[in-house]
Amino acid sequence: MAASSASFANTVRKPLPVSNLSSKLPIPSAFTTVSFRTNRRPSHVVFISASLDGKPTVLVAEKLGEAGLALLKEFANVDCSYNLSPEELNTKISLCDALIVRSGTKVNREVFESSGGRLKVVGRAGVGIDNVDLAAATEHGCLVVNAPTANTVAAAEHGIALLASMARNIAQSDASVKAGKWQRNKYVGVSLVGKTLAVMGFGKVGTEVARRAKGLGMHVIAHDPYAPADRARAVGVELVGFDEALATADFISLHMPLTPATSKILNDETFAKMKKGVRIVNVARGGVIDEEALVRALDAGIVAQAALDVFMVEPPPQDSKLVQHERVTVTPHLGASTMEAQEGVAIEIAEAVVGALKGELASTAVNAPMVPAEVLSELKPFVILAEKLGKLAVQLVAGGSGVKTVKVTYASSRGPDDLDTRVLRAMITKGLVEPISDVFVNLVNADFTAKQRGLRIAEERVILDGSPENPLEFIQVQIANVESKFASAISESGDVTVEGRVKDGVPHLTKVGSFEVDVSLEGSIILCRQVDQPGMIGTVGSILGSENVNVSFMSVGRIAPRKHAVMAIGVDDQPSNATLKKIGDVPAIEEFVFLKL
Ligand SMILES: NC(=O)C1=CN([C@@H]2O[C@H](COP(=O)(O)OP(=O)(O)OC[C@H]3O[C@@H](n4cnc5c(N)ncnc54)[C@H](O)[C@@H]3O)[C@@H](O)[C@H]2O)C=CC1
Ligand SMILES: O=C(O)C(=O)COP(=O)(O)O
Repeated sequence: MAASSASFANTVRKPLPVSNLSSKLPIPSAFTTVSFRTNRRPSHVVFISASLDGKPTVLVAEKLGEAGLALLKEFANVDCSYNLSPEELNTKISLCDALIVRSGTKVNREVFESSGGRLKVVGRAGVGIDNVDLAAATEHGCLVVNAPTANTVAAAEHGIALLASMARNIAQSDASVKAGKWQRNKYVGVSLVGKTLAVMGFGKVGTEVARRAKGLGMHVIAHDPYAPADRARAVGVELVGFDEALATADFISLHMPLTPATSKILNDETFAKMKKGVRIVNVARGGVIDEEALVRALDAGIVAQAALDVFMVEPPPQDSKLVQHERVTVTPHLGASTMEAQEGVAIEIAEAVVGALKGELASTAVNAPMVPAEVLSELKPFVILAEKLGKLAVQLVAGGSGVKTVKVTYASSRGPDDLDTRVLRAMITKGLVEPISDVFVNLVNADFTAKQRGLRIAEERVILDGSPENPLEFIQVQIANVESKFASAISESGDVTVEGRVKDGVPHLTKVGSFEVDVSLEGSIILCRQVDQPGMIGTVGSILGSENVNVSFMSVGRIAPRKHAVMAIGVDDQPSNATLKKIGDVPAIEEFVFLKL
């Protein structure tokens, strides 16, 4: 990434009266800050821009509960277009800021490419996100959010319903009676009590299935390499290895997501490890079972019965041997389909999508750091600070080897585990990259973008004594191996350095190079290095005043009385080049730079 100086041309540089000014400026041993401030708070970071009437457009591509639609309509133009063909979706998507789907819509790379950069949020009204190309979403800076909790119980209840109806041949005997038959001997079932159920995937749904199965008197074991043992213990479930689960289970219920690792996890080889006569329930995803292998296992008598809500291809072909199999019970992906779950999912996804459109950081993000809502709210002013420090630092770069190596220091009295810096790093990347490129950076694609551009961000934590109430004392951003258009921004380490703090909820710039300043990060900033002498604030203030440029904040940090000082001036409006020239012409001013925030 080559640093561009062209976009920030309003710079005057006069020689410093010391040699090697970029690295030899002493750290101010004594400094004074003089500051005037207004009470304006920084404006909120808005994630999305909207369409002509000022409202964003949300395309709802699959049926969504009324309560969710009502929430969406309060904030956005809502286009409910169900059953779109892939071509129709690709055409429509360029006019949409957000897309809401369930499991029936493939949100593939083409959708993101067709959106022309406008699509910023995909909301999956449910849990499984295997129908969304997350890599493509991330590369396009599109946030993917899901509704991870509202259908948990519905899916678990459907699993239990399938388990019981399979064991007692409910679907088959129902069809038989309706066909005029009365086959009491044919449909003798098996009991659940005392049987071993292996729950494969002990997450939200798996846990609820386990609880209910225990209530039915089953012995429940679970396999999940990532599940905490104490959660299993709390439910009274033993966590076992994959092979042990297969070998000991009378019933197997699948509750893991479809991922490359779980794809066709039940196959010829793994069916061969199962107890003869095992019964299988799948309310997870069709792709976790090799369907042809399941037909073979059914025919070979390894699998006595299967009950399936999900299929590799949905809907499955009508002549599917699996669907038509006498010992297989099927439902058309109904796990989440209860009135209660659909209402809950609709509200959960509408809130997540509206929040994301408003620029709030999402706590149900799937392809961005998932940070709990309370942590996000606490970090909010630091998120703004982080972006602005990145923006300031990159604007101070004049050349050198380009912005490649950035060091970020977080000073906090909290322990390393108590401070999640992923959001801050993402926003610093946004601040660094956006002013010098046409890339839109957000929490979603920040790390991807940094990597693509060869930008290495090293993070360091400084643990301070003191109260951990405040998440952070300061954030420092340093860019290595570059020259600066404002020589005083180069600190002792030889890096362009800016540092900031949050004061009363407002982000402030508190250090430039080795000079301590104090200016709230709003509007724009003029930094001047000057010979410290009386009247400088007045001189510059009156130049700006005579040009009707409103000053919001001024502060002076100096090395020692009557030596060099750096004056930071917050301005509401961008001064004209002529005004900036007048400032540069003040004899005591040695260099200055105008920085946009
Ligand atoms: N049929 C339907 O309508 C519904 C289906 N689902 C499906 O159920 C799945 C589970 O949903 P939740 O429980 O809410 O998700 P979850 O994320 O809470 O649980 C998934 C669990 O699977 C585990 N897991 C991952 N890889 C595994 C592996 N190789 N072996 C064993 N366990 C593994 C994870 O550690 C996690 O604990 C979803 O991914 C979705 O595909 C969910 C809701 C409704
Ligand atoms: O939430 C899930 O993962 C589901 O499978 C539910 O899918 P649906 O929203 O009913 O198409």
